[in-house]
Amino acid sequence: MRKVLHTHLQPKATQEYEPLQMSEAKNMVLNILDDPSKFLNHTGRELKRGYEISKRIHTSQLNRVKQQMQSNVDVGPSFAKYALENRHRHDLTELEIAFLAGAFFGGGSGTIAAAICTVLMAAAYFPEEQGKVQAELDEDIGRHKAPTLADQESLPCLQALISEALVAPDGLAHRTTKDENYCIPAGTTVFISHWAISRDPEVYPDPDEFKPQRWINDQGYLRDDLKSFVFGFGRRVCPAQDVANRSVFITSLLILWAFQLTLDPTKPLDDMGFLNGNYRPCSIEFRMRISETELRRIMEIY
Ligand code: HEM
Repeated sequence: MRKVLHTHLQPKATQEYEPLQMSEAKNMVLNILDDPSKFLNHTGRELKRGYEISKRIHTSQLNRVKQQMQSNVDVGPSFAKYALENRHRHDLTELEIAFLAGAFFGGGSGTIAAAICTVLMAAAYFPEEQGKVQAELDEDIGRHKAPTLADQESLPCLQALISEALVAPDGLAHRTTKDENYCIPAGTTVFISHWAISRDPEVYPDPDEFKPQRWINDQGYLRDDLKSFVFGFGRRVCPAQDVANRSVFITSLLILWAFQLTLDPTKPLDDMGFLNGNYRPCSIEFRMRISETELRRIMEIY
């Protein structure tokens, strides 16, 4: 199998790219995060540059996997390896594989990091709501063992806090491929405003108030008639919403179980920061709810 693979691993599209050092790739990404407008502006020249940067990052990372495979290094479970091994079955070029694998990073790193930070910012900004989550944690889990994803159903307050905290700006633009509902002709670019939907007072009363309780019914369970649109909807809904939800939940869960979060009042707060491309919108102090020795002991056997 590997021998056959080696003959496939001579792509024209990727030969020109040496594996990027991690530090170099990291600097490129940090550079974009520091000033997202560099990446987001829409002139053809800038888009081309953005494409070239992405191509270089993704292709060099794919080349790293290829080199490891060629040297018989065990790369472990790897989407890139799977895609390389099965590229003919799926009719994929190497460049397509590079961008597909890169989409996991592009789609998954910034979004999930921003979502987690937003939840933590909301918990710090609304100490009463943070207190409800921690009271629920103390009652259901206690402080002598760490919670896991299996506890998700018994922790509606945290899920409610997350659903209330996560808001999306406008979704991605879509284009109709055929006439829709007799009034939207094929080829129309349609913008659906997640923001406007999440501000509909008939569905979300007092939409500008932070009210996690709106997601919980009278019996104390999460409502199943109220939906969040943060992942979009329809055919192009975020394909990773389950993994993203779990990542945000488990990370917020462990942090709020172990730490008391407070906003540093000496630092500026920009609560719309993530929507405006400010990736450092506030500064949070973490105080331990459990002694460090106990926390280390618990996490060692987690
Ligand atoms: C909290 C985290 C995330 C949020 C809020 C989020 C949100 C979204 C939204 C709003 C869309 C556009 C849906 C539409 O067009 O209507 C989308 C699409 C997409 N997301 Fe996510 N996402 C998250 C995490 C991820 C992760 C972890 C991955 C990959 C590992 C990912 C991969 C994608 C991809 C590939 C698409 C394009 C789907 C398509 O066009 O068919 N996302 N996401």
